[in-house]
Amino acid sequence: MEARRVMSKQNDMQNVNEAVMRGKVLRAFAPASTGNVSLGFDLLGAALKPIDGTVLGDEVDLELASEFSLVVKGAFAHKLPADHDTNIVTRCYRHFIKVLGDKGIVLPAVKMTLHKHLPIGSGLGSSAASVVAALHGLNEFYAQVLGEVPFNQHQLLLIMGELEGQISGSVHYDNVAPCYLGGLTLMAEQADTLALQLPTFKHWYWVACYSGITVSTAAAREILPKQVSMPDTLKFGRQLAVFVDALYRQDEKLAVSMMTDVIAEPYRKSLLPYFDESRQFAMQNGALAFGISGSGPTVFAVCDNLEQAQKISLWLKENYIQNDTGFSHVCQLDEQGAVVKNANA
Ligand SMILES: Nc1ncnc2c1ncn2[C@@H]1O[C@H](COP(=O)(O)OP(=O)(O)O)[C@@H](O)[C@H]1O
Ligand SMILES: N[C@@H](CCOP(=O)(O)O)C(=O)O
Repeated sequence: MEARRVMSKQNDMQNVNEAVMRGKVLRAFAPASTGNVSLGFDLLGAALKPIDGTVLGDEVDLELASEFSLVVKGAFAHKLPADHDTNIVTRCYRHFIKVLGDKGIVLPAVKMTLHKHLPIGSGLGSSAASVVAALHGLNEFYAQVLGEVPFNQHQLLLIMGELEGQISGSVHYDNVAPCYLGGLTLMAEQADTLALQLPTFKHWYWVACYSGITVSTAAAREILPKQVSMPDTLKFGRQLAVFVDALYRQDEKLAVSMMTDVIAEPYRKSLLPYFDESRQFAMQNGALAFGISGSGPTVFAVCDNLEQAQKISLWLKENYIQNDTGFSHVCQLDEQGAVVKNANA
């Protein structure tokens, strides 16, 4: 009897909040991210933000509706399957509602609008950005209906990894974690700690150039050997450990000397026309490091000088880009990660 009274009080509260929420549109933004950062395959990732203010990430709008629907807009909307049931945003919604439904929490439906700004299969964490924007948006939207967030940060990140894994072929957090939390993140993958935020070099510029071709993450994972040699294993472990130590001590020279890829780049670079020439130009023109962003085709160059970063970005625009969907941006790390705002304002 008492429990029923509490439940009905909750329902009354939910009805009041739903009424308040009607007509309100919440917009969630999730930034582009670069996975691996050369030396941390599947374990290290960073969120990126162009310094010129270009929106490099996906946005999801949410508003109350009588039934669920998804609208897809934006520069890369036409590259996604026409059937919205297969869109990862729909899968996020259904999963989110089901987990809460299993706990007896029944929520009103939403209309979601995905603004697909990130190219698919680009190495910029495109599916991760949709997953993070959708799930962070749902969590914050329903917080306004329920009076508290349905999932805490750790629980939500677990769900994000699971959903991203459905698309890329295996669960890896190096896109969803930085995209959600911001900055440079290292995966711990422990029951109570999934990801750790690392110190960074604030004066670094990250040039990110997308060539315009598509590389499927699942396919780029398939071509990797299933075994790693003992020397490469030792080098991988040494590089990652020393890099993290160098970040904490702000030893830039040592950190940079660890930024090479023994796991993926030797195999994946064959998928990327003009990769070697691009690396050569970048390194001869002041880049501290150069590598494949995620599974490619985007490449990144790290510079400690804006002029050099701009020069490398321009050269990549003219020489690495293959078609008119390509782009190149000088970025810094996006320290904020996913954010929501009132889209009515
Ligand atoms: N909202 C979405 N954003 C990106 N990809 C999506 C989305 N919904 C479904 N997909 C599908 O997921 C796959 C993403 O491919 P993947 O190579 O993992 O891209 P990325 O590395 O850019 O995340 C594609 O087959 C794409 O059609
Ligand atoms: N660690 C993953 C990262 C994939 O990133 P994406 O942006 O290409 O999806 C990998 O290297 O496979």
